[in-house]
Amino acid sequence: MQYYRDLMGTDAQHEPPQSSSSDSSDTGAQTDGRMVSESDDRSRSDSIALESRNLDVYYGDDQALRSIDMQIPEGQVTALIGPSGCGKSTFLRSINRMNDLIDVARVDGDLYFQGKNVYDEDVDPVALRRKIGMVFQKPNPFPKSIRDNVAYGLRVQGKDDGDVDEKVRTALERAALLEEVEDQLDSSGLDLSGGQQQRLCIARAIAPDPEVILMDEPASALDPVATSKIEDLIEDLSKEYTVVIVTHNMQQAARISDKTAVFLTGGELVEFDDTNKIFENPEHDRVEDYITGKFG
Ligand SMILES: Nc1ncnc2c1ncn2[C@@H]1O[C@H](COP(=O)(O)OP(=O)(O)OP(=O)(O)O)[C@@H](O)[C@H]1O
Repeated sequence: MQYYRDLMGTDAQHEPPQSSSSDSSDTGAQTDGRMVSESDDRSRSDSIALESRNLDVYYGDDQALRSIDMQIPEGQVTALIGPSGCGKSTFLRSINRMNDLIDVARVDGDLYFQGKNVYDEDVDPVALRRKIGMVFQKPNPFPKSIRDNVAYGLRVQGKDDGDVDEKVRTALERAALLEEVEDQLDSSGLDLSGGQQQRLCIARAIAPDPEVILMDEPASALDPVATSKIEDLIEDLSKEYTVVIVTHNMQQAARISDKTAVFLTGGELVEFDDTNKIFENPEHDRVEDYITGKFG
């Protein structure tokens, strides 16, 4: 328990994460627009959003991930932690096939989203990324107005029919930004602070209403106040979306996630469990050494 208290810090504004429920009925998770057909005999529990099986990723001859088996629950926050170069971002990118965009990357094994292997030949990666959105480390708004930044997310996903303005406002509200920018929707997104820019990017990612949001160190470029807002937002978003977040910040993982996956050097997933179990009483000595700062 001591690691957990240490990690939460004395200024923590968040309650410790609770153990996850296996009942999806109280997660608020979305179940419409599933990629899996009724007849798919691989259909599995509604409470699992994503599942990797025996997933290996290579860059050329170098293996970055080794036989990763993980079940990511729906409507919760799952944190991926581990030392630099252990494969966290590679795993995140393999979920929505962003690794397809890297010439030397090769993926073996299976990754199921709602029971369908996203690496099957009949899966369209662009359609997949409509359902599994992504937010990057560095806020990357376009040099466009705040309104157009969010509307772009709709347009690119073919969801700019109907009331775009209403959808833009809803996305900004969900991203906890509307109040701060509602009088300046036509100003450039680049004029916002770093933290606001990141929330704008989150609004852009959620505007098309994905089911999963992947976040690659979304707060690492932000100051503590902006970080705290993003952390609060992630907790809110998990009421509607499945969130998978890479973070170097173990306090952050302890504060905001329900589940934590610990990757260690060599691209191995060493432990995956409820966050409080990982930080209070990990099964593996190597995980304990890592989270207590003995290495990494
Ligand atoms: N585009 C790429 N081309 C070649 N090798 C890559 C590429 N991206 C990552 N790698 C290699 O794959 C391994 C895992 O990298 P990855 O970025 O997934 O780790 P990480 O745990 O996210 O690291 P960090 O915490 O430093 O961001 C590293 O050895 C890295 O050098």
